[in-house]
Amino acid sequence: FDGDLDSGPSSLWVGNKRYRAVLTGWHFRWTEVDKKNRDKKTVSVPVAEVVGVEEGRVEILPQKSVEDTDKDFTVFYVKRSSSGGSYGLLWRLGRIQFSCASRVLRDQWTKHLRTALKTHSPLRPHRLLVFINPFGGKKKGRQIYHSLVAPLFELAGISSHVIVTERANQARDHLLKKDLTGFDGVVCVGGDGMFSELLHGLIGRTQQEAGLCENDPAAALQPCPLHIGIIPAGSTDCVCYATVGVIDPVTSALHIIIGDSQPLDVCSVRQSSARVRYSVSLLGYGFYGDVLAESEKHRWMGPLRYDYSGTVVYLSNRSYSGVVQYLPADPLLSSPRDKTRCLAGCSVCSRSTERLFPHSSDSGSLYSSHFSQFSPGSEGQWVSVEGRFRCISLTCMSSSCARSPLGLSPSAHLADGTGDLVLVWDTHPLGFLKFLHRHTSTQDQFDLPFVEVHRVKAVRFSAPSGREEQEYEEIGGLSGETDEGQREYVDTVSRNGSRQHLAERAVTHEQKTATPFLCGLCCRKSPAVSVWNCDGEILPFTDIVCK
Ligand SMILES: Nc1ncnc2c1ncn2[C@@H]1O[C@H](COP(=O)(O)OP(=O)(O)OP(=O)(O)O)[C@@H](O)[C@H]1O
Repeated sequence: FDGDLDSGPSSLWVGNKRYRAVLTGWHFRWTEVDKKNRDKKTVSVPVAEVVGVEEGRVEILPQKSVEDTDKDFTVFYVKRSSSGGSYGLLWRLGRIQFSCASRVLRDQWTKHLRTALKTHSPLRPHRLLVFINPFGGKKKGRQIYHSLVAPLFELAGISSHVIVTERANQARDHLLKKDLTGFDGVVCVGGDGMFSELLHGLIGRTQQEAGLCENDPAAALQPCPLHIGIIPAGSTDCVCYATVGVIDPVTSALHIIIGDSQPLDVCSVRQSSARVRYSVSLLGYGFYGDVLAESEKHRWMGPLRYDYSGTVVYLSNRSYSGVVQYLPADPLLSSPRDKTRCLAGCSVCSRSTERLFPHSSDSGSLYSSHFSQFSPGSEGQWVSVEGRFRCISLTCMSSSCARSPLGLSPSAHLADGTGDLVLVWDTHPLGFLKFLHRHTSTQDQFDLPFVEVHRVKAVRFSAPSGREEQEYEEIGGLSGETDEGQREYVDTVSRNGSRQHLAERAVTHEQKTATPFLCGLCCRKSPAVSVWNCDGEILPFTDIVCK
């Protein structure tokens, strides 16, 4: 097998070890052979995961170095690393330097590998528009991109146009207004807030080009032709964590390079007269809204601001009244308690796509069909609940992050057209602390008597009328529950199937006489309403409809 590459495997050397290398349609394999021509270890790399092929002896990270020799070539590929307990989710740049018997053979190898790459990886991007938020997370966005990501893009032959943002919403406005011709995708170097900017920009731009008004609730939105790549450089990076499984710029860059993609459910959030917003990770009211509002005052603290604000808001011991209505998803397909974990290639998501969008072959028609599901008359039975909540959250993905490895809803699906609605009823502060604490462990946060979780297709929320709130403000925001096991509201099922928590008012009297849990922060009057945290942005309205 020493001869011409076209006639089969050929001999290559790595140092003084001899290898038999072969390029079959989808794989590049090299097997070490001993002096008696017996096979030893084989390494097989899918062609789709070859990052680049270079003549000579080349090194890329941490710094580029090239030794331009005649008979050598270097192959860079995706190498799965199991360090850090991430079981292969962490990707590294693998590198192997081969020596050939002749320059002719070397040129054949590089030519064949490059051709195979083009043939077997048609979805790789060639030109990317990169937005760096220099102030996200620990303010290392620029450094992360230039030292870890740009060299990989260059190796993979990707040209990138880089914009370092100078203000919030610059990336969104650029995507809405500037010429995007020639770009195969956009890349966000930042956190979830930055991702949200790009998401809004791309969805808005696509509707503009299609002549649609995205604020029109009846509009069937068009799909975005460009993908969004995320290089994590924010504080929580939850969208990156939930989709890739690790927060690591090199892993994310490699996914972008090989053209990986993961569809995501996007939830539209609107108030009758206001501009539509989109959420993929957390739409939260009560605790989550209050923490965001508090943390915005302390941006200078960096990622620490969330710990600080979380503590302050927890100690202020607030709960809020409201009416939540939701449209349940089909319980036979999946459930938020079924202990599944959605990853790329998830069978529930692929089956949902087939079922929900039978005539679509791409994510394109997926989006418009999604909206047509909610046209009048096609809706199922809405369920209505009313009462006081510590928090209400809706998430279209697990929303896991380094702090909460399983996330807000561990079994939520990334792309099945549903979201998980978590209702945390008002409870004793220690009960709520237990709920919050369980997010940081593997304990089931839904296995608490004051917590409900529902897989839903749509949600409506309205804050109560002013009178009830006045009553509440006089009380000073004390919890109506004496024990986490003893709920003081009653669930009834009305004829149309909607549940109402009717005994809410009965609690009021006891609230008036209850002893405060802590003095100071928690004895302060609660505000009448909280705010909605929509993927890290405060919504300027309280009553919302989400689909
Ligand atoms: N140059 C800039 N100056 C000020 N704000 C910016 C700039 N560029 C982007 N932003 C805004 O900063 C906000 C936060 O950015 P980002 O999400 O990158 O970091 P983070 O908040 O630290 O991380 P995370 O959202 O993951 O918690 C975003 O909403 C974005 O709109």
